[in-house]
Amino acid sequence: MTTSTAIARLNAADPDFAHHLDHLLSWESVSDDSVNQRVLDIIKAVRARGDAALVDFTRQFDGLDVQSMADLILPRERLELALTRITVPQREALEVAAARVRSYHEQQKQDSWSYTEADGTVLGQKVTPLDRAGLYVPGGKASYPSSVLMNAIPAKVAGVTEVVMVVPTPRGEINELVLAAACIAGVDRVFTIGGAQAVAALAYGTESVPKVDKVVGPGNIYVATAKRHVFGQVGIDMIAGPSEILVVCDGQTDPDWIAMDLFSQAEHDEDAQAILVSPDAEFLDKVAASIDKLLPTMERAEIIEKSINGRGALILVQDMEQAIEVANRIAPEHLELSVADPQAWLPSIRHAGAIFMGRHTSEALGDYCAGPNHVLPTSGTARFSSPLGVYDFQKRSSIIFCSPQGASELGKTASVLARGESLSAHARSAEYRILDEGK
Ligand SMILES: NC(=O)c1ccc[n+]([C@@H]2O[C@H](COP(=O)([O-])OP(=O)(O)OC[C@H]3O[C@@H](n4cnc5c(N)ncnc54)[C@H](O)[C@@H]3O)[C@@H](O)[C@H]2O)c1
Ligand SMILES: N[C@H](CO)Cc1c[nH]c[nH+]1
Ligand SMILES: [Zn+2]
Repeated sequence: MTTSTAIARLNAADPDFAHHLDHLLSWESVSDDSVNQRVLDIIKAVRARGDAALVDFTRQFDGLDVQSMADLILPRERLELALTRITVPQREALEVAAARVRSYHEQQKQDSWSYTEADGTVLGQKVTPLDRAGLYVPGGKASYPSSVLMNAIPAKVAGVTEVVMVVPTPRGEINELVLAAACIAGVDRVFTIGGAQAVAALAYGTESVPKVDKVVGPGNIYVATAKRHVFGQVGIDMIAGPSEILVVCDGQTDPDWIAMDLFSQAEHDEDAQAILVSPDAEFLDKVAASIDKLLPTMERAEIIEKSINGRGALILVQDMEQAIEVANRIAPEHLELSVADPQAWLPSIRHAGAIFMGRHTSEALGDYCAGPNHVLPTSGTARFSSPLGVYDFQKRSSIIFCSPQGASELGKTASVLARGESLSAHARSAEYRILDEGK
């Protein structure tokens, strides 16, 4: 296969830079009406026809010759069988990764808390795990055992009662590592469905798929659009779409390393985005040469080429301060600070899903086994979203337990405010509890 790279070159000194950058970052298909309409139609069909719609869509989009929903359900024994079918090094790698992801996420666990005021009133928050969580594990263009661990382990650490996983198996190709990962992570139920129909099934429930309280996990445009639409019916974690990497480099890292770091995310999807920002123009040329040299050696060269040519860029900036400014504007899913002293720049980073510090910390380590979650906000949503975590599977209830004295004092304040809102039932309800101080 012949490949050729024509990665975009941007210069922050260009008066039109902001406009060019906006254009680069816009993800055309997000606002594609036809995708949106198709997703709405799929959701409607799943709500109306349940399992029958899931079977039809799975035949249509995943090319599976299935007759009934029974063909799309994997019992726990099938997950256990997968564990025996993978190699020993594969099992060990999954177990090492799972242990590291678990230890990291244990740190995120939040406990209920309370404090007691002088008059005996107790205030606090009760933390409760979700009853049932739905995990979307992508499976269209690649299989993601690592995403099984990243989705399921925080749910289990949080104490979710039932963890339901959906994963498409295009053309019926089942990935044993995905099922083995589900077994290791303790997933309770698995359905081999994907796309918008799987998200709809989790959100609304069908005869076979139980309705969940929250749908989490990354996926392609159909999955991301479906999650937007079902939000409100169920909770969602975030919109985690096509992968992104932004490398900020001072020009001193091996250009082959940087080219491969860019490829590592480009190889996920033609829509993935890989960008390098550097104040060193010669270094950008060297990385462009490395891209040309290394691309033909890649197994997924075709996807990488489309991603790099369509959505990638090499951006020249004046200095490191401007590089950080650009990084904050992009708010990338993954930010590599491939510089001599990453600690010095960390305080200036305001928006990024995950920050990889120094020349040796390749983003790929975070994807698999460093410990932090690899399900991260994409498309600039790191401005307001965080990595998937234990907190996504826990919710909080406020606790108010007034002593008679506390209710009496609070009642006086509440009464004034309630009458100011002309809500006399509120006022009188509070006033009933005001103690008669003469008694
Ligand atoms: N942010 C993260 O943490 C993270 C992790 C892993 C993967 N990813 C991203 O997730 C995405 C995975 O995408 P994928 O496609 O490989 O798998 P996917 O599971 O997200 O999507 C596959 C499904 O899309 C549906 N589909 C495909 N074409 C369709 C069409 N024309 N009409 C309707 N539905 C259609 C099918 O139902 C199919 O089952 C990639 O963009 C990858 O970069 C992100
Ligand atoms: N980079 C992806 C998140 O954007 C996660 C992943 C899984 N496997 C490899 N990579
Ligand atoms: Zn990756």
